[in-house]
Amino acid sequence: MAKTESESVSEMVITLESVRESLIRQEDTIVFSLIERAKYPRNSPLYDLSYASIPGFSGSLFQYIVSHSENLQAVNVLTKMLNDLLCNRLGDMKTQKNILSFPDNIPGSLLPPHNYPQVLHPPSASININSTIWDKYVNQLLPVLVAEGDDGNYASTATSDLDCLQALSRRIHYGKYVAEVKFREAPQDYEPLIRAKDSDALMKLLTFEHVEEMVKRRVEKKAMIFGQEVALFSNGTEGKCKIDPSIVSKLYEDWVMPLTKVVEVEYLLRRLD
Ligand SMILES: C=C(O[C@@H]1C=C(C(=O)O)C=C[C@H]1O)C(=O)O
Repeated sequence: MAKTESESVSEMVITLESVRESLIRQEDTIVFSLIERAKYPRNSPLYDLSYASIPGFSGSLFQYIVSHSENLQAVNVLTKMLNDLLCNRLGDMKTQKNILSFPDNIPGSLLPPHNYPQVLHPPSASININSTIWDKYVNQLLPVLVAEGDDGNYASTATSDLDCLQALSRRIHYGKYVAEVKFREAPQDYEPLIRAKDSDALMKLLTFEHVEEMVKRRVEKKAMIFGQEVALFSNGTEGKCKIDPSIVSKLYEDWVMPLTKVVEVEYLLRRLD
């Protein structure tokens, strides 16, 4: 017999383990996107507010390209959703997860709202720290990740930057799911701290240092393995790494994990609203 909507919703179980598995899988995307970005030099004019003067737009060339690419992707996402609807395949969380990560400039959906399984607490929808991610990416990560220089390849560089930013943003905002499962596993521990609005205590409660240590070591190893030059015949480059693996581990230590936890705390503070 076919399941009713509410039956399938109540069967949707997310666990800390499944959420952590997703974070591990997302590491691959992040590491690969960083390796791709490192093919190009810094190309600073791209981020320079005074470099491009685009009629009707105030911002850098990168901001301009990003806002336009995301609008284009939004159209692609809508087309995909429409196809899914026509094939009656909507209803799992996949489509929701594929929605863009930098939604500030995206036009509203053209489709009527679909009855998705509700995993997150609705007030969390407003949590968005993309401007912080953007700033740290351009001003802190790029200077250490890529070589100084300008090869004029601005469009490819911007596309690559956008891939990195979307992957990082998705991972960091995934903190909402992490927080939700942690809350569901121990509401008795979280509720008093949420009511007291005690951000520091919440941060302490949701932090697992041994997990963070493993994350750092794993992403460093992935950067080393994924970034290795592979040659069929010995030519002196095999084994050479396209990016410094320690930069990836530092990136995670200094801001990917701290920002994920900021999202977790922000989410929990709204969890009883
Ligand atoms: C994501 C989690 O919450 C925290 C954040 C982590 C991260 O960003 O990777 C790792 C461990 C925790 O301190 C988790 O517990 O898995």
